[in-house]
Amino acid sequence: MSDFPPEKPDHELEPSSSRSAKALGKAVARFDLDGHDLPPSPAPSSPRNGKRYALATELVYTEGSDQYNASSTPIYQSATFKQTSGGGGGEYDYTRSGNPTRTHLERHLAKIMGAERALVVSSGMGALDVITRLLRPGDEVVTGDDLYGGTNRLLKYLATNGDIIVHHVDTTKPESVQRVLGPKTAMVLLETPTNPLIKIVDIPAIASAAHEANPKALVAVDNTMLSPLLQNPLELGADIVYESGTKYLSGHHDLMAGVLAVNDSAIGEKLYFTINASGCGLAPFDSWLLMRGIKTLKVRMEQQQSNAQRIAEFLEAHGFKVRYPGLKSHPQYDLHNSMARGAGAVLSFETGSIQVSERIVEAAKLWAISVSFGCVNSLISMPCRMSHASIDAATRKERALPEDIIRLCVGIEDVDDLIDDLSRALVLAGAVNITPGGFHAADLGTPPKKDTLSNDVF
Ligand SMILES: N[C@@H](CCSC[C@H](N)C(=O)O)C(=O)O
Repeated sequence: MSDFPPEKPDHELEPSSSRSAKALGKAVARFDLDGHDLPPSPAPSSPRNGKRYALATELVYTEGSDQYNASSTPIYQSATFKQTSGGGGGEYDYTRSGNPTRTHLERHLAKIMGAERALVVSSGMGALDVITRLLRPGDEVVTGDDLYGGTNRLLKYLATNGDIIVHHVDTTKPESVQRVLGPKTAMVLLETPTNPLIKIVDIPAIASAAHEANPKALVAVDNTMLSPLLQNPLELGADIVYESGTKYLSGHHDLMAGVLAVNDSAIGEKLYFTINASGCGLAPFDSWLLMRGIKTLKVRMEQQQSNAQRIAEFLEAHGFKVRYPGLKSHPQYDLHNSMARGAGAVLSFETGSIQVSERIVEAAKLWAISVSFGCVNSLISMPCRMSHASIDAATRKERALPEDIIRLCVGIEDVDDLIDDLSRALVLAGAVNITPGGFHAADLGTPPKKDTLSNDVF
């Protein structure tokens, strides 16, 4: 994995806001236990001397801490910060506006995302909400016909209540996107891979078409499925990248968080304005937890990805229709690899029967029936019943979202245990025919028909 964002001097990674990280990593006033002044501690000198390390190193390497040089930047669990003058003006005044633990996390994220500025909020949907507040009545948004249910729900709300025109098109086809782009296009919202059909979207092609149609259009990419370890949408032409920090970045399903990153400081200021004005900035404890999770992103993701590859190959070898960009049979394998450094650990497959899919999900033991992904433990779900249930049945049908689709979010367990458990569930559910040589996906009488496929990509 080569792959780190282009080199940037440290000072360029610093957030541009006045609520920036200046308080961290610079000389800090100190007091002894009786409150007497001590000489200020020196600013930690940077041992990197302009060197950019590999991402595995940058994930764990941090500069700038508190006055004690704590290895883990502390949780500043304080709502307010005392000021030294009646006029205020201190680096921090109120945690809604800024908090040192949050700033430390944001600087770290900006560094690993190759962004000028990163911001953190209370959930992935909170991040998308902040982005969509850049829209004005009458603006047009272009997005996919396969996308996370929560994203669809927020866009539907804005279309119904905010006078925003939303075009859902097949974003795997740049020509379909091209047809709806125009001078009123204010935003293009993309997922790649899409959730849950794992279709790949050509970020550079769509970003350049969007910017050509309207140079002010903003291209925002949800990078949750791959994380900065595997894909950098800002390098591929996106203006904004957002992620659910609840997933791979944190990795343990013990917090909710949303991350935004940009290279244009004016956009960063607008996003920060909304975060401060609406009060959705990430709390200090959650900022600390997310920071801790990020340090193990590479080891977790690599194990999850290699397990996912084995499981995808296992299912495909037994006759299931598997959607995973690590499989050569994925029709957009090359496109995916032109943008990403790995296939991630989310895959989906179909059985041909809703009832059989339900039985598989319920028979699995190691695989928890749960929404979300990116956690160290493996999850199984039927998106139409869970993560995408907020998309009404008629719309799901119109968009050819197979009701029997099962989504697997692969964890770090022993892969043979995961395969054994899945095999047992497939057999118990009657999803396979047992033969002397093993088993093969049963013909359940409803093979995917051409007109029920999401598009001709699959
Ligand atoms: N009840 C929730 C479901 C959240 S799904 C979380 C996620 N991003 C995923 O794809 O699993 C809701 O309706 O929002």
